[in-house]
Amino acid sequence: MRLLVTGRDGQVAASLLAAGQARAGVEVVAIGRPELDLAWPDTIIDAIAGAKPDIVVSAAAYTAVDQAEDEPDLAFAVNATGAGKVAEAAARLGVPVIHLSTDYVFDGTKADAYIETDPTAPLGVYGASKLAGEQAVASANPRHLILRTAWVYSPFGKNFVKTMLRLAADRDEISVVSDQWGNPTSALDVADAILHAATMLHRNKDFAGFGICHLAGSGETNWSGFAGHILDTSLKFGGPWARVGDITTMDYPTKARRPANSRLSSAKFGAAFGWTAPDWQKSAREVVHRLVSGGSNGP
Ligand SMILES: NC(=O)C1=CN([C@@H]2O[C@H](COP(=O)(O)OP(=O)(O)OC[C@H]3O[C@@H](n4cnc5c(N)ncnc54)[C@H](O)[C@@H]3O)[C@@H](O)[C@H]2O)C=CC1
Repeated sequence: MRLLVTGRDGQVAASLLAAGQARAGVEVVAIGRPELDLAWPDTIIDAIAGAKPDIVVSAAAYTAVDQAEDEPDLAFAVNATGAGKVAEAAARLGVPVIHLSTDYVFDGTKADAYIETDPTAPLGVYGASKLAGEQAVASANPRHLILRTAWVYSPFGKNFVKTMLRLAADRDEISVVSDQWGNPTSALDVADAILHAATMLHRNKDFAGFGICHLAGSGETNWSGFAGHILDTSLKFGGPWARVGDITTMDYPTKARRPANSRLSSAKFGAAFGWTAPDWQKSAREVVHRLVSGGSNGP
């Protein structure tokens, strides 16, 4: 099975490239800018056709949540029009597309974890552009699996785990918001789940479960709880540690509003594919260990 992922150095793409190397019968190839630029739709069809994939994973995106408020045209060009073109390229080759989307399609006002049929109501440009992307992907390729994930971290790229470890190296105390709840999700687990689902889609050409699925780490916490776990784990492995102080969203204003509740129920994915993410603490321990013990820091 030849799987093509968009974006080379993104967290999910880098995790898929690493996972593919360890799995027999799976070849993962990545394409990114300049050959494939989601802001330039003309580059997309040929770049994907040239790679001759069995499955396309659409992981590249405009992910700068605050900057998107100032660059709505670019965010929509990449996350909506570009994502739709990627799905169209897969459709032209007669292959499925697995597209990554986000918890930010919701406004966070629900009391429980979000399920796939809950009404969407993005709070900002990034979430709105990703929602438009879901719609573009669905209409361009009927064989689409849209995976909404959240709070992604990994040994690669930029993420919250790396930020906490960097800050702890210089400070005694770090203030972190404690009133936004979600499921920390390791991109290594997302890659494993994608390879698992892709294998099923590839083997079963009549697969009937296309559509939207939520895919996030098991268990929940808030950003402060996540930070505390990262730093306590770091200390255990000889890395930096700092005290974590709780603050509220009001104390830490950002350009784009964030949902207070980002929790996603991944039950549908579990039932469809027989795959459940490990407990978030376990997955975070593995990534923190890799980072503080000088393992792959990625690009
Ligand atoms: N990081 C997170 O916490 C979350 C991410 N997601 C979604 O998951 C997917 C993967 O996220 P990450 O791997 O964390 O993203 P990332 O920010 O680590 O990587 C994004 C990749 O997209 C590429 N890219 C940006 N603009 C591009 C363009 N015009 N043309 C081609 N490539 C372009 C970048 O070069 C980078 O390789 C994205 O679709 C994102 O929206 C969803 C929820 C949470």
